[in-house]
Amino acid sequence: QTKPLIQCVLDGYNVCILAYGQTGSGKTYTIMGTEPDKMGELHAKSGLNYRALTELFNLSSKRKETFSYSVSVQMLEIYNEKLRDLLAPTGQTKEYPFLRHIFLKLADFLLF
Ligand SMILES: Nc1ncnc2c1ncn2[C@@H]1O[C@H](COP(=O)(O)OP(=O)(O)OP(=O)(O)O)[C@@H](O)[C@H]1O
Repeated sequence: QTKPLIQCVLDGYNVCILAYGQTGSGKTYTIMGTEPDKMGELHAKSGLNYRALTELFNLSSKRKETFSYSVSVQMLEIYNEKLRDLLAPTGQTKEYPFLRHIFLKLADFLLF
């Protein structure tokens, strides 16, 4: 279950949620959901990413008298062993040799 992991993040721990499986096994379905989300509203077909972010903001809002959190987002894609920044302005590509190395090591670890 993902929900307790969100509390761990806000308590200062590092968390990684990884969808892993063969093609067509439902990774995108699980992470992205199947219907568009509206700000602040979960529905039966919301994906794990939106559920996790909703919990993150709900919990940080509950703690706002005590803690101030800073949230940032990166979206990267690995395709054909190349790492791409999906939020970079169009036409601008960035190379992440260090991150690429980590991702490839992780892929090696998971596959063999
Ligand atoms: N639990 C589920 N219930 C109903 N349909 C599902 C479920 N999981 C996956 N599907 C359907 O199966 C198909 C493949 O799922 P999905 O695209 O999520 O796989 P994937 O693991 O992301 O594949 P790939 O690695 O090729 O990107 C989609 O049409 C998706 O809607």
